[in-house]
Amino acid sequence: MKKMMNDKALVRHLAACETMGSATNICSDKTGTLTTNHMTVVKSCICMDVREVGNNNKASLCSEIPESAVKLLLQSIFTNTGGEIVINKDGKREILGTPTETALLEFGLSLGGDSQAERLASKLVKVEPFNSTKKRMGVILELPEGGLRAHTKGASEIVLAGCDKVINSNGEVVPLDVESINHLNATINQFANEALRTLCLAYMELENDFSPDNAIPLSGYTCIGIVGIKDPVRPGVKESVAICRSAGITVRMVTGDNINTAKAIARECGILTDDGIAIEGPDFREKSQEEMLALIPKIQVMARSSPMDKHTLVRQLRSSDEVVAVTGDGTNDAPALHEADIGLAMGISGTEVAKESADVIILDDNFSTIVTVAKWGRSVYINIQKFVQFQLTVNIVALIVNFSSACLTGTAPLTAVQLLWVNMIMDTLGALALATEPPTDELMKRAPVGKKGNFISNVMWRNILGQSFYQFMVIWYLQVKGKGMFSLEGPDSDLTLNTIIFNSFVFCQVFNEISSRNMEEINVFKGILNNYVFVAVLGCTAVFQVIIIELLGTFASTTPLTSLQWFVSVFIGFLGMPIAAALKTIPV
Ligand SMILES: Nc1ncnc2c1ncn2[C@@H]1O[C@H](COP(=O)(O)OP(=O)(O)OP(=O)(O)O)[C@@H](O)[C@H]1O
Ligand SMILES: [Ca+2]
Repeated sequence: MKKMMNDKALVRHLAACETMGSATNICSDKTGTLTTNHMTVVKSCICMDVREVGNNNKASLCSEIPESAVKLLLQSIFTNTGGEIVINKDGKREILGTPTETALLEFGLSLGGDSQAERLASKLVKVEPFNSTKKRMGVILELPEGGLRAHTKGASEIVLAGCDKVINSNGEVVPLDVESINHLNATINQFANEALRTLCLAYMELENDFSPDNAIPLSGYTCIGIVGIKDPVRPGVKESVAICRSAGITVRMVTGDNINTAKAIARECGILTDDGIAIEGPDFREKSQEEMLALIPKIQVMARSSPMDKHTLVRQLRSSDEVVAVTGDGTNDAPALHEADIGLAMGISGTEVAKESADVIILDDNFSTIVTVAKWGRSVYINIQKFVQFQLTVNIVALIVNFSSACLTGTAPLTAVQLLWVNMIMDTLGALALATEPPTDELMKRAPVGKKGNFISNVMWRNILGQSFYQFMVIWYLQVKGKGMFSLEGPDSDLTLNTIIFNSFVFCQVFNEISSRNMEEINVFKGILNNYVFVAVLGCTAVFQVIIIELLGTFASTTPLTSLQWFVSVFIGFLGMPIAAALKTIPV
């Protein structure tokens, strides 16, 4: 976990890491995870005119649009907001609030607006804050000249659908005819296709008998304009998505944003491909269970989704035996984060609710860290597999050798103390040696294990059975022919032979430990010298073995061996390595 902290991931449950290794799907939200969440208004369509908002022509925007419209626009921006403009302790102006809000406030300020004055001018009667289900927010103002006015802003298509009038280029309020609707919709799509998030701002004068206890109306508005907000893709996301793809992990985008914005960003990140489907939350919701299951494998982008849509998608994916990771930063992601096999929340931009629901917190908010977590997860999984393969081999051989010879000759060649030592090599030292292998990039080139994968794979069975067979055969051969081979005679011959058998057995394990470093590749020495723990464990095992044989005779029921006997037993162990390598060429 410490090591992962250095890699910018805080793992809240250790098991989560392993789950991430077997993930087959990542459902990512867009804003804040794939994008930087630094938003700026770059385009606007006020009074039906589309304009770029750049540093140089901001002032001109104000002069080009009618004054009445500018007034309404600034009133809307500064009163209908969830953000706040404050002067911090250094005397600098600071804009607080969600990135969408700050982008709008920034835009308002650049138009020469005065937030303080706007706020003081009219009284805020009612506020309905933004939420991801409604995708809009609204306020009601009591105007200085009397009367009530409602302002609303939110997802463009939704707010525009509630407008029946628009301010035209002369600053007059005119009914929204088909032509204007088409123009505005085309503008929304144009902005969205440029990967901009679009917001529509609208207002309406309320009847004097309107009671603030009523909900703010949803329709009857006059459209002031549409703004396009740029939220650049994070650097490195595209590469990370590509790594995921080569690792057999499907990445999907599930966002609350406009479908065209989502598609544009998804294409930029490499999430949306030609054969993938982009769907909107409301369409998805309507589908029957069967339709959903048929559709889901192809969905790469889900736009305008509500928090429940995210949740439904994750649930459906899980029910079709996928291991699903969900990433998110907002409160609206919490249900999905909770439902996922593994939830990853963003540490910097993430809300507390999102972090609470997550298993892993990505401290640097970077999508590529998610890939690192997956890599670590896979590495944990494979290291445990290596360890189990190693351990099963030792156990099988020790059991068969002792059992068969106990049945046939009445005595067991390996004594209790010797078996205890072997056990230590296997458990503690083996775990130390094999579990400390660091993750490699290779891990991300194979398919994920998923839910269906067997823990003991066929590859492992092949290695275990082949290696056990070899070890058993040589030890059996030593038992039967050993005395003749080493010309052992006299009363000590049994003890010497058993010591040779014990020594060979231990060295078989030492060399098998090296072979176990890689279950599939023949070159097991790659990077071995960088893994100090492994080398140290191996060295210590060998040194202790010498001590046990040469010095601890009475305790371990051994006797010192001659150099020839030493050589033969070490060689027998070494022979296990080419055998292991040969086994790896057998396809399974
Ligand atoms: N403060 C706001 N006021 C009004 N409308 C907003 C505000 N913030 C966002 N919106 C609108 O609501 C839409 C969806 O927002 P939502 O919170 O569901 O998604 P998100 O969390 O921002 O995106 P993602 O799910 O990709 O992270 C946005 O596309 C935007 O049009
Ligand atoms: Ca988000």
